[in-house]
Parts: sequence; C-alpha cells; structure tokens
Amino acid sequence: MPAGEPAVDAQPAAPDHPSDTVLGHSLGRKLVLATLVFSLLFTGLSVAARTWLAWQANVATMNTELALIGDVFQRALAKAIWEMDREDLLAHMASMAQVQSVGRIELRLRQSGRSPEVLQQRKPGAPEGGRAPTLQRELSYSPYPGAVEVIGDFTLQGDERLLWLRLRGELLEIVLTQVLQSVLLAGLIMWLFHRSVTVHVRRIARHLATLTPETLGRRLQLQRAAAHRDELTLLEAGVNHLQGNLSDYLARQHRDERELAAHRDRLADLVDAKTTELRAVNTRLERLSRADPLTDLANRRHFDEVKETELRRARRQQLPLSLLVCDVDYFKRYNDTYGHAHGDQCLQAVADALKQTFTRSGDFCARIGGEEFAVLLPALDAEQAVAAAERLRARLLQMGLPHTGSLVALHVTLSIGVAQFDEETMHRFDELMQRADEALYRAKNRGRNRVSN
Ligand SMILES: Nc1nc2c(ncn2[C@@H]2O[C@H](COP(=O)(O)OP(=O)(O)OP(=O)(O)O)[C@@H](O)[C@H]2O)c(=O)[nH]1
Repeated sequence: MPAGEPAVDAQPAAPDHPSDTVLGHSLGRKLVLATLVFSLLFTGLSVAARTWLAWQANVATMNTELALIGDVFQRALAKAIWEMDREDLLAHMASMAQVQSVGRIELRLRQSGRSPEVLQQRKPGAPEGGRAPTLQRELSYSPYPGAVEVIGDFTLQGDERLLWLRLRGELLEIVLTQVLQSVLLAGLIMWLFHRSVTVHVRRIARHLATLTPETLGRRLQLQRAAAHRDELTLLEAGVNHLQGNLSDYLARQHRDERELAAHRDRLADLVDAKTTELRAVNTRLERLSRADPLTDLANRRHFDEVKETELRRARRQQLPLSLLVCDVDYFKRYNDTYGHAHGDQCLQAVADALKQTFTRSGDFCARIGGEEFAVLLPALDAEQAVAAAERLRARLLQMGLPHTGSLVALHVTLSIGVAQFDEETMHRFDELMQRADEALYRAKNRGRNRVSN
C-alpha cells in the first residue's frame, strides 16, 4: 500500500439478510475437527505413555527371567568351577545362552595369586551394553557343611532385541486401541452436538430469517423435550421476548403514525381553509385597492397602472388607442340643489351609464377625480371614440337624471373630451391625457353637454 493511503478494513461487510449468508464450516464440523485434533494429540501422548510403561514392564519381566536363569544355573556353574570341569562349565554357559532373554554371559573365575579368568559368551547379533537389564551374582561353593568359598561371579545381560520385539508387538495393540477410542469419542461428540445444538441453532436461524413485521406474532418453538432447560432454552425465550417487544413497539408506532396522519390531514384542511379565506381577503383587498368605493369603477391608481399597459400594447400591436375624459356639468350646483348624498347617487348613476355603454372587452372605465371619469378605448380611433362618447351622452339622456340647477339641460349631462394616441407626436401617456383634457376644456367652453376632440 502506498505511504499515506488510509488503511482499508479487510473485514467483509456483514450480509443484510440471513439468507444471504454463505455458510463456511458448521459449528458441529468445527467441533469435530477440534475434537479430532485433540484426540490425535491425546492419542500420541497416551501411546507414548503406554509404550514407556510397556517397556518398563518388559524390562521388569526380563529382570525376573534373568534372575530365574541365575537361580537355575548358579549351583551348577559353581560345582563345575569347583570341580574344574571345564567341559561341563561351557555346556552350562551354552545352555544359558540358549534362553531367549539372555544376550551375553560373562563368567569370572577367581584364581589365587592371579588375576581372574574371564569366560564370555555372546548371542550372535546381541548388542553390547544397551538398555537391556543386567544380573550379577557371586558364585560360591560349600565343599563340606559350614565351609563356603567364593570361587567367582557371573553376569547375565538381557537381549535388547527381545525387548524391542516384545514392545513392537504391544505397540500395535496400543496404537490401534487408542486411535479407535479417539475416533469413537469424536464421533460421539459430533453426534451429540449435532443432535442437541446444531439442529436447534439452524432452526433458530431459519425462524429469524423468515421473520417480518407481519409474522412477529409467530413464536419460536424448538422441538425438544420440555425437561431440557439449558442455554438453548434461554435463547428461545430471549427470541420470543424480543419478538414480543418488537411487535408492541410496531403496534405503538402504527398507532402514532395513524394519529399523526389524522393530525396532518386536519392541519392540511385548516391550512386549505385559511388559504382560501386569505385568498378571498387578498382578492377583496386587491379589488378594494383598485376600485373606487362609491361607483365600483377602477380608481385613479388602477387607471394609472392600466394606462401604461394599454399604451405599450397599442404601440406593440400598432393599433389605435383613444381616451375619453368625462366631467359632470355643473355638479357643484347639483350638490347645492340636491345635497351631497344625492350627489353621490348621481355619480353612481353616471358610473352605471359608463358601464352599460362600454361593454367591449378591453374598454376600461375609471373614476379619476371627484366628478371626473376617464375611459380607455383600445383599438378605437378618434372618430370611433367620439361615436362611443355620443352613445354615452345618449344613454345619460335616456336615464333622465333631473338636474334643475344645470344651465344647459334639465337633466344631468356630461362634457367629454376625446383624444387619440399619436405615436408621431406623443411619447408619454400624459401627453394623451393632456390632449383629452384640452378637448374637455373645449367642450366646456363651447357650452357643455357635448363631445369635443
Ligand atoms: N356629492 C359629491 N360631490 C363631489 C364629490 N367629489 C367632488 N364633488 C363636488 O363636485 C364639485 C365640482 O365642482 P366644480 O369643479 O366647480 O365644477 P362644476 O360645478 O361641475 O362645474 P363645471 O365642471 O364647470 O361644469 C365640487 O362641488 C365638489 O365638492 C363626491 O364624491 N361626491
């Protein structure tokens, strides 16, 4: 890994679902392997111990055999030496050498004034020294009662090959019985573990893997005798307890969610109702902010907004735009004659006349001053606008609102100034307004109750 690079966690990520888990070695198999390894170790140690014991027993047996041979030949050898019967002596030594457990015989004959004579006989192939036991005996002879004379000694050494041979025979039995014992023990443990643990653990894993919020009520039940009360019983009870808790928790959560949803719905209804209410209030406020409260026509503010829009539209579409400015004649006198309240009603009647006359979509009537009204007429030229203004005058005449104070008629009349927007000479709406005001002024000057342009 390059220096400075963070160490990467080599642990594989845990699977999300038990069914995604790939099983390695089962617990039972691991236990068997562990048991086998332990058994092999145990077998090795046991075989070593039993072999050592067998060797010790064989050595003891050989000791006994040598002692027996010594007992048997001790007197005969002593007699042959005393009688100096060398032939007999050698015959005895040969007989001793015939015995299976004897490997070497050494005979020392004492001679007065001289070093002892040593006679030795070794079985062919018998090893020198080694681990075989050795027996040493003194040879004495009693020529007459009460007199004992030491005449030599002999040493018997066991044949080590015999020890190994005997051990080999026993070793096979030791190894076989130990291995058999270990294998049977491992098998028994595996079978017991499988029966009492693995089967139930797998059942618990299957149960947990198939659990869903809907199946939390399905209890885990291990197929065991009721008398079994061990760690698996604890695990079974723990799983069922956990399922119970989870089930209760989910039920509580569902109930809370339902209540929350109901609250949310109620809140949404409330918000909807309030929004509708607010919209209505806003619409009303907006209408009020743009409407003249007396006549319900657009007020001056609204007129100022619309006039610019209409001017831009007329320019863009290359269509004519005309403006009427209407003023009630001798309205001061009207107020004086009928009172202010009737004056208001008169203004409302004039507004009605305007509404009834200008019904085309795009026609826009507004009260822009006390008794002064304006009408925007998109797509109408001055001539058409004059005709429309005459229709308004005619309607007012038709309504026959009495005005005894007027100096020009017996009913309420209007003076109307008409102007058409001229792109050549006008750059702002105010210039059109000024032109209409001038026309109105002319209408007033020419005797009122008329249309001028
Ligand atoms: N009743 C009523 N009167 C208003 C209202 N607004 C303005 N007036 C009156 O309208 C009158 C306008 O009078 P003037 O500007 O002198 O004009 P006039 O009497 O109509 O004379 P000419 O315009 O020259 O024909 C004033 O007396 C104002 O008090 C209103 O909302 N209600």
